[in-house]
Amino acid sequence: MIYTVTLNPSVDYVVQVDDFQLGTLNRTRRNEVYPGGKGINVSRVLNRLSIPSTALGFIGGFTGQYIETILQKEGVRTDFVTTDGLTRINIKLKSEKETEINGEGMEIPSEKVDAFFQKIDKLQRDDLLVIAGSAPRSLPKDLYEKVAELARKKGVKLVVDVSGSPLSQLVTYSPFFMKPNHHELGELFQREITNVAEAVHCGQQLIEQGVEHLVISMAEQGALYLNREGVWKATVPKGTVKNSVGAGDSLVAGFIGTLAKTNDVMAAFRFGVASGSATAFSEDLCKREDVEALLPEVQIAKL
Ligand SMILES: Nc1ncnc2c1ncn2[C@@H]1O[C@H](COP(=O)(O)OP(=O)(O)OP(=O)(O)O)[C@@H](O)[C@H]1O
Ligand SMILES: O=P(O)(O)OC[C@@]1(O)O[C@H](CO)[C@@H](O)[C@@H]1O
Repeated sequence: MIYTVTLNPSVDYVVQVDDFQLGTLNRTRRNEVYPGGKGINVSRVLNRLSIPSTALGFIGGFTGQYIETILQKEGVRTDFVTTDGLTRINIKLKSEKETEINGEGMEIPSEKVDAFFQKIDKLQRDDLLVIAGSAPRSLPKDLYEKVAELARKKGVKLVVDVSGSPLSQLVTYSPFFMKPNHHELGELFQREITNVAEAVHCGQQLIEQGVEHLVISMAEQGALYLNREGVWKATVPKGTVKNSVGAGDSLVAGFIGTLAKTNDVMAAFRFGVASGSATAFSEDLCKREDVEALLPEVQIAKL
Protein backbone atom coordinates (compact mmCIF):
# COMPACT_ATOMS: atom_id res chain seq x y z
CA MET A 1 0.00 0.00 0.00
CA ILE A 2 1.15 3.55 -0.73
CA TYR A 3 0.75 6.29 1.89
CA THR A 4 1.49 9.95 1.28
CA VAL A 5 2.35 12.40 4.04
CA THR A 6 1.52 16.08 3.63
CA LEU A 7 2.35 17.81 6.91
CA ASN A 8 1.38 21.16 5.42
CA PRO A 9 -1.51 20.75 2.96
CA SER A 10 -2.87 23.78 1.14
CA VAL A 11 -5.75 25.04 -0.85
CA ASP A 12 -4.09 26.28 -4.02
CA TYR A 13 -5.74 29.47 -5.27
CA VAL A 14 -4.61 29.81 -8.87
CA VAL A 15 -5.21 33.24 -10.37
CA GLN A 16 -4.55 34.47 -13.87
CA VAL A 17 -3.90 38.21 -13.97
CA ASP A 18 -2.94 39.81 -17.27
CA ASP A 19 -0.18 42.37 -16.85
CA PHE A 20 0.03 42.09 -13.06
CA GLN A 21 1.11 45.34 -11.36
CA LEU A 22 2.43 45.54 -7.79
CA GLY A 23 0.86 48.15 -5.52
CA THR A 24 -2.41 48.63 -7.40
CA LEU A 25 -5.76 46.89 -7.90
CA ASN A 26 -5.48 43.95 -10.28
CA ARG A 27 -8.45 41.89 -11.45
CA THR A 28 -8.30 38.22 -12.31
CA ARG A 29 -9.13 36.90 -15.77
CA ARG A 30 -9.52 33.38 -14.39
CA ASN A 31 -9.30 31.81 -10.96
CA GLU A 32 -9.41 28.24 -9.77
CA VAL A 33 -9.11 26.39 -6.51
CA TYR A 34 -7.45 22.99 -6.01
CA PRO A 35 -6.54 20.80 -3.07
CA GLY A 36 -2.78 21.12 -2.76
CA GLY A 37 0.35 20.14 -0.92
CA LYS A 38 2.93 17.82 -2.43
CA GLY A 39 1.86 14.50 -0.89
CA ILE A 40 -1.78 15.26 -1.69
CA ASN A 41 -0.85 15.93 -5.32
CA VAL A 42 0.97 12.59 -5.42
CA SER A 43 -2.16 10.84 -4.09
CA ARG A 44 -4.41 12.62 -6.60
CA VAL A 45 -2.21 11.64 -9.54
CA LEU A 46 -1.86 8.04 -8.31
CA ASN A 47 -5.64 7.89 -8.17
CA ARG A 48 -5.90 9.07 -11.76
CA LEU A 49 -3.54 6.22 -12.67
CA SER A 50 -5.87 3.80 -10.78
CA ILE A 51 -3.34 3.19 -8.03
CA PRO A 52 -4.79 3.40 -4.53
CA SER A 53 -3.06 5.40 -1.82
CA THR A 54 -3.98 6.93 1.53
CA ALA A 55 -3.29 10.61 2.17
CA LEU A 56 -2.00 11.37 5.69
CA GLY A 57 -1.14 14.67 7.37
CA PHE A 58 -2.85 17.51 9.22
CA ILE A 59 -5.88 19.48 8.11
CA GLY A 60 -8.05 22.10 9.82
CA GLY A 61 -10.92 24.50 9.26
CA PHE A 62 -13.04 25.02 6.15
CA THR A 63 -10.00 24.79 3.88
CA GLY A 64 -9.01 21.45 5.38
CA GLN A 65 -12.58 20.25 5.03
CA TYR A 66 -12.57 21.30 1.36
CA ILE A 67 -9.42 19.24 0.73
CA GLU A 68 -10.85 16.16 2.39
CA THR A 69 -14.18 16.48 0.56
CA ILE A 70 -12.56 16.80 -2.87
CA LEU A 71 -10.12 13.96 -2.27
CA GLN A 72 -12.88 11.64 -1.12
CA LYS A 73 -15.08 12.67 -4.06
CA GLU A 74 -12.23 11.79 -6.42
CA GLY A 75 -11.76 8.45 -4.69
CA VAL A 76 -8.53 9.14 -2.75
CA ARG A 77 -8.49 7.52 0.68
CA THR A 78 -7.74 9.97 3.48
CA ASP A 79 -6.72 9.51 7.08
CA PHE A 80 -5.84 13.04 8.20
CA VAL A 81 -5.44 14.28 11.75
CA THR A 82 -7.88 17.17 12.16
CA THR A 83 -6.75 20.22 14.16
CA ASP A 84 -8.47 23.39 15.37
CA GLY A 85 -6.34 25.52 13.04
CA LEU A 86 -6.93 26.54 9.44
CA THR A 87 -5.19 24.79 6.53
CA ARG A 88 -3.24 27.43 4.58
CA ILE A 89 -4.20 28.96 1.25
CA ASN A 90 -1.32 29.19 -1.24
CA ILE A 91 -1.50 31.74 -4.01
CA LYS A 92 -0.31 30.76 -7.48
CA LEU A 93 -0.26 33.91 -9.56
CA LYS A 94 -0.02 33.46 -13.32
CA SER A 95 0.92 36.56 -15.24
CA GLU A 96 3.91 37.16 -17.51
CA LYS A 97 5.76 35.02 -14.94
CA GLU A 98 4.57 32.45 -12.36
CA THR A 99 4.69 33.75 -8.77
CA GLU A 100 3.87 31.63 -5.73
CA ILE A 101 3.03 32.76 -2.20
CA ASN A 102 2.92 29.78 0.16
CA GLY A 103 1.60 30.09 3.70
CA GLU A 104 3.69 28.99 6.67
CA GLY A 105 0.99 26.61 7.91
CA MET A 106 -0.96 26.22 11.12
CA GLU A 107 -0.05 25.53 14.73
CA ILE A 108 -0.16 21.83 15.49
CA PRO A 109 -0.37 20.84 19.17
CA SER A 110 1.74 17.93 20.41
CA GLU A 111 -1.23 15.60 21.04
CA LYS A 112 -2.10 15.92 17.33
CA VAL A 113 1.48 14.98 16.46
CA ASP A 114 1.08 11.88 18.67
CA ALA A 115 -2.14 11.00 16.81
CA PHE A 116 -0.26 11.30 13.51
CA PHE A 117 2.51 8.94 14.72
CA GLN A 118 -0.11 6.39 15.74
CA LYS A 119 -1.23 6.31 12.12
CA ILE A 120 2.33 5.88 10.83
CA ASP A 121 2.81 3.10 13.35
CA LYS A 122 0.08 1.08 11.61
CA LEU A 123 2.02 0.83 8.34
CA GLN A 124 3.30 -2.60 7.34
CA ARG A 125 6.60 -3.93 5.99
CA ASP A 126 7.13 -2.98 2.31
CA ASP A 127 4.46 -0.28 2.33
CA LEU A 128 5.65 2.88 0.55
CA LEU A 129 5.60 6.12 2.53
CA VAL A 130 5.89 9.28 0.43
CA ILE A 131 7.16 12.24 2.44
CA ALA A 132 6.67 15.41 0.44
CA GLY A 133 6.62 19.15 0.95
CA SER A 134 7.32 21.56 3.78
CA ALA A 135 6.40 21.21 7.45
CA PRO A 136 4.51 23.94 9.32
CA ARG A 137 6.94 26.00 11.37
CA SER A 138 5.25 24.99 14.64
CA LEU A 139 6.32 21.34 14.24
CA PRO A 140 9.55 20.08 15.82
CA LYS A 141 12.52 20.40 13.46
CA ASP A 142 13.31 16.69 13.71
CA LEU A 143 9.79 15.50 12.91
CA TYR A 144 10.67 14.20 9.46
CA GLU A 145 13.58 12.28 10.95
CA LYS A 146 11.29 10.72 13.55
CA VAL A 147 8.90 9.63 10.80
CA ALA A 148 11.82 8.15 8.84
CA GLU A 149 13.11 6.41 11.97
CA LEU A 150 9.73 4.77 12.61
CA ALA A 151 9.40 3.83 8.94
CA ARG A 152 12.83 2.18 9.04
CA LYS A 153 11.93 0.23 12.18
CA LYS A 154 8.80 -1.09 10.49
CA GLY A 155 10.47 -2.01 7.18
CA VAL A 156 8.49 0.68 5.33
CA LYS A 157 10.10 2.07 2.15
CA LEU A 158 10.64 5.82 2.06
CA VAL A 159 9.98 8.08 -0.90
CA VAL A 160 11.40 11.55 -0.34
CA ASP A 161 10.47 14.78 -2.11
CA VAL A 162 11.43 17.57 0.27
CA SER A 163 13.91 20.42 0.14
CA GLY A 164 16.29 22.26 2.45
CA SER A 165 17.33 20.77 5.77
CA PRO A 166 14.66 17.98 5.76
CA LEU A 167 16.32 16.71 2.57
CA SER A 168 19.74 16.46 4.21
CA GLN A 169 18.13 14.73 7.21
CA LEU A 170 16.16 12.18 5.17
CA VAL A 171 18.91 11.27 2.75
CA THR A 172 20.64 9.42 5.59
CA TYR A 173 17.69 6.99 5.84
CA SER A 174 18.50 5.23 2.53
CA PRO A 175 15.31 6.26 0.72
CA PHE A 176 13.82 3.83 -1.78
CA PHE A 177 13.19 6.77 -4.13
CA MET A 178 14.16 10.43 -4.14
CA LYS A 179 13.32 13.17 -6.64
CA PRO A 180 15.21 16.39 -6.08
CA ASN A 181 15.20 18.98 -8.84
CA HIS A 182 18.67 20.20 -9.78
CA HIS A 183 18.35 23.28 -7.52
CA GLU A 184 17.48 21.12 -4.48
CA LEU A 185 20.34 18.77 -5.32
CA GLY A 186 22.71 21.76 -5.55
CA GLU A 187 21.50 23.05 -2.17
CA LEU A 188 22.12 19.62 -0.65
CA PHE A 189 25.72 19.62 -1.89
CA GLN A 190 26.17 23.37 -1.29
CA ARG A 191 27.07 24.08 -4.90
CA GLU A 192 25.39 25.28 -8.05
CA ILE A 193 24.49 22.61 -10.59
CA THR A 194 24.68 24.02 -14.08
CA ASN A 195 24.98 20.94 -16.27
CA VAL A 196 24.25 17.22 -16.54
CA ALA A 197 27.79 16.17 -15.56
CA GLU A 198 27.55 18.06 -12.27
CA ALA A 199 24.10 16.61 -11.57
CA VAL A 200 25.37 13.08 -12.27
CA HIS A 201 28.39 13.61 -10.02
CA CYS A 202 26.20 14.63 -7.06
CA GLY A 203 23.56 12.02 -7.86
CA GLN A 204 26.13 9.23 -7.80
CA GLN A 205 27.15 10.24 -4.30
CA LEU A 206 23.53 9.84 -3.19
CA ILE A 207 23.40 6.36 -4.72
CA GLU A 208 26.62 5.49 -2.84
CA GLN A 209 24.98 6.77 0.35
CA GLY A 210 22.15 4.25 -0.13
CA VAL A 211 19.41 5.88 -2.24
CA GLU A 212 17.94 3.03 -4.33
CA HIS A 213 16.23 4.95 -7.15
CA LEU A 214 17.05 8.59 -7.86
CA VAL A 215 15.45 10.94 -10.38
CA ILE A 216 16.93 14.42 -10.79
CA SER A 217 14.43 16.63 -12.58
CA MET A 218 15.54 19.66 -14.54
CA ALA A 219 12.18 21.02 -15.79
CA GLU A 220 12.24 21.46 -19.59
CA GLN A 221 15.91 20.44 -19.76
CA GLY A 222 15.19 16.76 -19.13
CA ALA A 223 15.58 14.37 -16.24
CA LEU A 224 18.19 11.88 -15.01
CA TYR A 225 17.62 8.47 -13.47
CA LEU A 226 20.37 6.85 -11.40
CA ASN A 227 20.68 3.56 -9.59
CA ARG A 228 23.58 1.22 -8.72
CA GLU A 229 23.71 0.01 -12.33
CA GLY A 230 24.08 3.30 -14.13
CA VAL A 231 22.76 6.65 -15.25
CA TRP A 232 20.06 7.37 -17.84
CA LYS A 233 18.86 10.66 -19.30
CA ALA A 234 15.36 11.37 -20.55
CA THR A 235 14.25 14.13 -22.85
CA VAL A 236 11.00 15.82 -21.86
CA PRO A 237 8.11 16.43 -24.28
CA LYS A 238 7.72 19.89 -25.77
CA GLY A 239 4.51 21.80 -25.20
CA THR A 240 2.91 24.94 -23.84
CA VAL A 241 3.27 25.22 -20.10
CA LYS A 242 -0.07 26.12 -18.51
CA ASN A 243 0.70 25.41 -14.87
CA SER A 244 3.91 23.86 -13.65
CA VAL A 245 2.60 23.59 -10.04
CA GLY A 246 2.61 19.90 -9.15
CA ALA A 247 4.78 18.80 -12.10
CA GLY A 248 7.40 17.34 -9.75
CA ASP A 249 4.73 15.63 -7.63
CA SER A 250 3.26 14.11 -10.80
CA LEU A 251 6.68 12.76 -11.74
CA VAL A 252 6.91 11.10 -8.31
CA ALA A 253 3.42 9.58 -8.66
CA GLY A 254 4.05 8.37 -12.22
CA PHE A 255 7.36 6.80 -11.21
CA ILE A 256 6.30 4.99 -8.03
CA GLY A 257 2.91 4.01 -9.43
CA THR A 258 4.42 2.42 -12.54
CA LEU A 259 7.21 0.78 -10.57
CA ALA A 260 4.68 -0.72 -8.16
CA LYS A 261 2.61 -2.03 -11.09
CA THR A 262 5.36 -3.29 -13.43
CA ASN A 263 8.62 -3.50 -11.48
CA ASP A 264 10.22 -2.02 -14.62
CA VAL A 265 12.42 0.99 -13.75
CA MET A 266 12.71 2.34 -17.29
CA ALA A 267 8.92 2.17 -17.75
CA ALA A 268 8.61 3.97 -14.41
CA PHE A 269 11.12 6.65 -15.44
CA ARG A 270 9.38 7.22 -18.78
CA PHE A 271 5.92 7.35 -17.21
CA GLY A 272 7.14 9.65 -14.44
CA VAL A 273 8.64 12.16 -16.86
CA ALA A 274 5.55 12.06 -19.10
CA SER A 275 3.35 12.63 -16.02
CA GLY A 276 5.39 15.69 -14.98
CA SER A 277 5.09 17.17 -18.47
CA ALA A 278 1.40 16.31 -18.79
CA THR A 279 0.80 18.28 -15.59
CA ALA A 280 2.92 21.20 -16.81
CA PHE A 281 0.77 21.29 -19.96
CA SER A 282 -2.57 21.14 -18.01
CA GLU A 283 -4.45 23.57 -15.78
CA ASP A 284 -4.80 20.97 -12.99
CA LEU A 285 -2.80 17.78 -12.43
CA CYS A 286 -2.33 15.35 -15.31
CA LYS A 287 -4.87 12.81 -16.48
CA ARG A 288 -3.86 9.30 -17.49
CA GLU A 289 -4.76 9.76 -21.19
CA ASP A 290 -2.61 12.91 -21.42
CA VAL A 291 0.33 11.08 -19.88
CA GLU A 292 -0.06 8.14 -22.26
CA ALA A 293 -0.16 10.48 -25.26
CA LEU A 294 3.22 11.96 -24.25
CA LEU A 295 5.02 8.63 -23.63
CA PRO A 296 6.44 8.33 -27.19
CA GLU A 297 8.01 11.78 -26.81
CA VAL A 298 10.17 10.73 -23.86
CA GLN A 299 13.47 9.44 -25.26
CA ILE A 300 15.71 7.65 -22.79
CA ALA A 301 19.43 7.05 -23.33
CA LYS A 302 22.04 5.43 -21.08
CA LEU A 303 24.94 7.76 -20.35
N1 LIG B 1 8.60 23.46 -19.23
C1 LIG B 1 8.40 22.14 -19.17
N2 LIG B 1 8.24 21.43 -20.31
C2 LIG B 1 8.06 20.09 -20.29
N3 LIG B 1 8.03 19.37 -19.16
C3 LIG B 1 8.18 20.02 -17.99
C4 LIG B 1 8.38 21.43 -17.93
N4 LIG B 1 8.51 21.79 -16.62
C5 LIG B 1 8.40 20.64 -15.90
N5 LIG B 1 8.20 19.59 -16.72
C6 LIG B 1 8.05 18.17 -16.35
O1 LIG B 1 7.86 18.06 -14.96
C7 LIG B 1 8.95 17.34 -14.34
C8 LIG B 1 9.29 17.97 -13.01
O2 LIG B 1 9.60 19.33 -13.22
P1 LIG B 1 10.65 20.13 -12.35
O3 LIG B 1 12.01 19.68 -12.66
O4 LIG B 1 10.32 21.57 -12.55
O5 LIG B 1 10.33 19.60 -10.88
P2 LIG B 1 9.97 20.38 -9.57
O6 LIG B 1 10.85 21.59 -9.46
O7 LIG B 1 9.97 19.41 -8.48
O8 LIG B 1 8.48 20.79 -9.94
P3 LIG B 1 7.41 21.63 -9.13
O9 LIG B 1 8.04 22.07 -7.83
O10 LIG B 1 7.08 22.77 -10.07
O11 LIG B 1 6.28 20.69 -8.96
C9 LIG B 1 10.08 17.42 -15.39
O12 LIG B 1 10.95 16.30 -15.27
C10 LIG B 1 9.30 17.39 -16.68
O13 LIG B 1 8.91 16.07 -16.99
O1 LIG C 1 5.18 24.93 0.76
P1 LIG C 1 5.53 23.55 0.22
O2 LIG C 1 4.98 22.46 1.09
O3 LIG C 1 6.98 23.39 -0.07
O4 LIG C 1 4.84 23.41 -1.20
C1 LIG C 1 3.44 23.47 -1.31
C2 LIG C 1 3.05 23.55 -2.77
O5 LIG C 1 3.58 24.70 -3.43
O6 LIG C 1 3.53 22.39 -3.44
C3 LIG C 1 2.58 21.89 -4.34
C4 LIG C 1 3.18 21.76 -5.71
O7 LIG C 1 4.29 20.93 -5.69
C5 LIG C 1 1.39 22.83 -4.28
O8 LIG C 1 0.19 22.12 -4.41
C6 LIG C 1 1.53 23.52 -2.95
O9 LIG C 1 0.94 24.79 -2.91
